[in-house]
Amino acid sequence: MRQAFRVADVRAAEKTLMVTLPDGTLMQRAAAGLARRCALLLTDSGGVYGARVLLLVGSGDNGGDTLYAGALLAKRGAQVRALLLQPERVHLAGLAALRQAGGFTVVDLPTRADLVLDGIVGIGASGGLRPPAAALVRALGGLRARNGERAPVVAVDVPSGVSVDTGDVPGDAVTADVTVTFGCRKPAHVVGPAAARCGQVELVDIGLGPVLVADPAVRVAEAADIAAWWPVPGTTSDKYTRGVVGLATGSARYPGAALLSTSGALAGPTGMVRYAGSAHREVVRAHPSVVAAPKVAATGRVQAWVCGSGLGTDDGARTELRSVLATALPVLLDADAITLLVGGEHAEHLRRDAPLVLTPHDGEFTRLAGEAPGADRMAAAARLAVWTNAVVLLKGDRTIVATPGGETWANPTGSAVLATAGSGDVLAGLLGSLLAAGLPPVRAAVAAAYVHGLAGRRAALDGPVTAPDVAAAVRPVLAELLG
Ligand SMILES: NC(=O)C1=CN([C@@H]2O[C@H](COP(=O)(O)OP(=O)(O)OC[C@H]3O[C@@H](n4cnc5c(N)ncnc54)[C@H](OP(=O)(O)O)[C@@H]3O)[C@@H](O)[C@H]2O)[C@@H](O)CC1
Ligand SMILES: Nc1ncnc2c1ncn2[C@@H]1O[C@H](COP(=O)(O)OP(=O)(O)O)[C@@H](O)[C@H]1O
Repeated sequence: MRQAFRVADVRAAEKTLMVTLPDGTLMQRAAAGLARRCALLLTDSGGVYGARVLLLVGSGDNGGDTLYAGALLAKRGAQVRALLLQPERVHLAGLAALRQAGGFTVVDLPTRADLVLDGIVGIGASGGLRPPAAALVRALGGLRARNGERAPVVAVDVPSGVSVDTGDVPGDAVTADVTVTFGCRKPAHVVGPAAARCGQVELVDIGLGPVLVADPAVRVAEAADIAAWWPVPGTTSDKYTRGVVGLATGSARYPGAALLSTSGALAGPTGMVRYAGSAHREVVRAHPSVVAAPKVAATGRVQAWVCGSGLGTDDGARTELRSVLATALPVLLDADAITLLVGGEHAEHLRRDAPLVLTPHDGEFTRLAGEAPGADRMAAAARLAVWTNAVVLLKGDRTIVATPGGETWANPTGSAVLATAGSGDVLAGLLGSLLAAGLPPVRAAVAAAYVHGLAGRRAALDGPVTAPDVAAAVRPVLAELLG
C-alpha cells in the first residue's frame, strides 16, 4: 500500500527532522535525487553532456531544489539555463551554486530544451498560478527537444498549478512526464485531475519517513494488497461457504443492467450468484449457473445484496430496495437505488448495523448529497460516508473510496475506456461478490475498483471497449494478479 500525506503533515515532519540536521540538508538530498532522475532521462535521450536543460525557478524552496539540481547537471556537462520568475527573491545560494557550476540565467523562454525542470512552485503554492507563471506554463508546449519532439518536463515535487492537498487543477498547470517528489507522496499525485498531470511519480527518500506520524490523507492499493485480500477457495470450500451474492438489478426497461451486474458478480469470488428481478429469464439464459427468481422476497439465502443498477425508480423498485435494506446483510446500493434514497424516504433503513456501500457517479452523488463533489473529491466522498454511515465509492478517473471512520483510498488503475454504458453495473456485481465472500466493505470496494480498472485497460488492448468486454477481462486480470 502507498500513502499520500497532506502538506501540513509534511511540513510538521520536516520541522521535526530539521532540528537534528544541519541547515539545507533536506534540500541537498532532494536536489541530488532530482538530478539523478533527470540525468537518467537525459541519458535515455542522447546523453547528459551537451544537453540543454531549462530550469523554471520560482522564489521558494521549490526553486532552490531546482537550482541545486541544475548545478549538479551542469557539473556533468549539461548546458543549464535558469529562467527566474522573481529574480529579486530567488534562492541565492542555489543560484550561486548553479553559476559556479557553469550554468546561467536567461530572461526569455528559449525555443529548444532537451529537458525542462518545473520548479515554479511546490507544496508552498496557494491558489491557482498567478498570471506570469500561468503564461510561462502555457508557452511550454512550444519548446522542442533535440529529437524535434515536445521537450520533456520533470516536475519538482508537484506539477506547478495543481492543488496539492485536493488534486484539483483550478487553472493553468504543468503537465509533467515525470514528477520527482520528496519524502512522501502528496494527494495531488494520486487523486483528481492533478494525478494525470504528474506523469510517472518517483519518490526521493530524504529521511522523512520515521517522523511522518500523521494519518495519511489517502491510501493507494498495490497489486500485492489486492492479491492478499482476494478470497480464494480452499480444499474444504463449497459453493455456499464461498459466499452467495444476491442481485436486485435490472428492469423491463434496463434488462442489460441485470446481465452486466451478473457478469461482474460471476467473475468475483463467490460460489453462487442469485438474481432477483424481472430479467430473471434472460439472466438464466445467458448465465446458466445463476439461480434466478422474479423478486427479492422469493430468493434463497445470500450473504450480501447488490441493489439498484438499472432497477428503475418505480414502486416495484422501491419494494425491492426496502426488502434488501430490511435484511441484516451487507448491501451495496448503486445507480437507481441511490436515487431512491434522495429525500430521505429510506432514512430509517440506512441506520443499519450491517455494512452499506454506495457507488455513486457524480450525478448520483449530487442528487443524494445536494451538491456536486466539487474540487475536493476526497472530502466530498468522506462527508457523504459520514452522513450515510456507508462506505462511499465515488466513481471517476481516480475513483475514491471513503469510510465513515475517515479512511480514504484512491484507485490507481482507472482508465477512461471505462466511461462506457454499463461498466458501472459490472463493477457493482464484482464488488457485491467480494462483500458476499466476506471481505470488509472498504477492501471490497478498493479491490473491485482496482480489478475493474485493470479489466478496462486489458479490454482496451483489443480495441474499443464495451461493458461486456470489461466483464470478460476480469478473469484474465485475476489470473495474472493472483498468479
Ligand atoms: N517539506 C519538505 O520536507 C521539503 C521541501 N522541499 C522543497 O520545498 C518546497 C516548498 O518550498 P516553499 O515552502 O518555499 O514553497 P514553494 O512551493 O517554493 O512556493 C513558494 C513560492 O511560490 C510563490 N507562490 C505561491 N503560490 C503561488 C501561485 N499560486 N502562483 C505563483 N507563485 C506562487 C510564493 O510567492 P509569495 O506568495 O511569497 O509571493 C513563494 O515565492 C517543496 O515543494 C520542495 O520542493 C525540499 O527542499 C526538501 C524538503
Ligand atoms: N473518465 C473516466 N476515467 C476513468 N474511469 C471512468 C471515467 N468515467 C467513468 N469511469 C468509470 O466507469 C464506470 C462507469 O460507471 P457508471 O457511471 O455507473 O456507468 P453505468 O451506470 O453506465 O454502468 C465507473 O467505474 C467509473 O469509475
